Amino acid sequence: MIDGTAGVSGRRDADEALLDNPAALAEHDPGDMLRHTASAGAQVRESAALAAEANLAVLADDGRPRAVVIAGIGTAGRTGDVLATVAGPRCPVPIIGHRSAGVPGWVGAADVVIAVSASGRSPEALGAAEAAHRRGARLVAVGAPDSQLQSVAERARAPFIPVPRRAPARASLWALTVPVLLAARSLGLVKVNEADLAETAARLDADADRCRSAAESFVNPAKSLALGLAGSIPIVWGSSPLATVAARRFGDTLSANARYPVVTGALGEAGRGRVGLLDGVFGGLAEGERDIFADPSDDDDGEGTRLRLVLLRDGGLNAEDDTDEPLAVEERRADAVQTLAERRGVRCDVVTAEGGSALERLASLIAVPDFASIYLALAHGLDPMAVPAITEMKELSNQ
Ligand SMILES: O=P(O)(O)OC[C@H]1O[C@@H](O)[C@@H](O)[C@@H](O)[C@@H]1O
Repeated sequence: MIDGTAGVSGRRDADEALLDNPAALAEHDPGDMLRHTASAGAQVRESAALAAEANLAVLADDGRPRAVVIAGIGTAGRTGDVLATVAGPRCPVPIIGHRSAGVPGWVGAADVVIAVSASGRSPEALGAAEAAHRRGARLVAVGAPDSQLQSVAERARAPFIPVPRRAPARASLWALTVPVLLAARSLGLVKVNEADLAETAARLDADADRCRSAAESFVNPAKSLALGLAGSIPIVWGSSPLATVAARRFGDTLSANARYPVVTGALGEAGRGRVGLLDGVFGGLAEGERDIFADPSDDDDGEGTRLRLVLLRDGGLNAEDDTDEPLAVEERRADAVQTLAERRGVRCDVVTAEGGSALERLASLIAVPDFASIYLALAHGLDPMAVPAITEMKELSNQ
């Protein structure tokens, strides 16, 4: 173990054996991130029940809004991306994520603002809720009970969904997402039904079981994904808009939990630009020099750093109409990038979506990578929960 300059302990080389030692895993995970992550299915059920108690029906009183703004930062902000992809390209109303304090200048009485904050105190969500109230926009707030956000919502007489706090916010993605979806359902913008929620929760439970710490690497998809990524620069591309939301989420968790630099995005866009990374110094050029018989652990000077591609494939449900790219195009592109990686010797992991609804498919692309980011942190001896750099950044910038 070595100490970084800020006193953070860890090891540069991943300790593979540690992943198959449940006692050591628990010891390196004092905040219980594995358990929080395994609660994803329970979060869906709990948040659905809490949202049912809030009076979301009032949102529909003034009819369909002109636009919906999802205001929040970090994981809270990601809920807006989830809503946009679940609503799909035929959603009649624009869904806009807003990640800085306040609301866009055009927001007014015709619009709905959903302010989201796990702690209920991010300046971004609070600023947005206050601005929405001032401008007469309909407001919904989602966040910790008895928080500043709840006070703002009460002052505005706006529905508030109290989501119990699980530190850190990134372990609450599902708890925060479900109320956002149900608020949008009250507005007639998404068709998420009770069966979709139940099946999504069941899928998250089943994936948590496959990824549990007692399941060894060779049968545990999250541990094997983590070990494949160890020591690499991950590139995570999504084959469809839905898969791209999952790719960006993996970027969040790989950075925050495992402290890995990561490139994420949509394969469609990457194919016109970033796919060139596969030819570069960390891609084909590094692989060309690789001695296939060498022990990978000899690479301790960082010179052998290589890309590792993670392809999240949707295989989709999209209706064949002019609002969506045809599924066949997405599939051909995903096959093509796998061939490209293979030709250059760049290793590639593929996670394929499963499930009948958009929400369940998204869950199936998020669950295993969420666990993988934690196992990767643990293999490096890093506490996946505590991120001193985020705290230090907040202190230095006085936020
Ligand atoms: O959801 P809230 O509490 O507003 O936090 C929003 C974001 O704040 C940042 O400082 C980090 O902690 C993120 O992990 C978090 O998602």
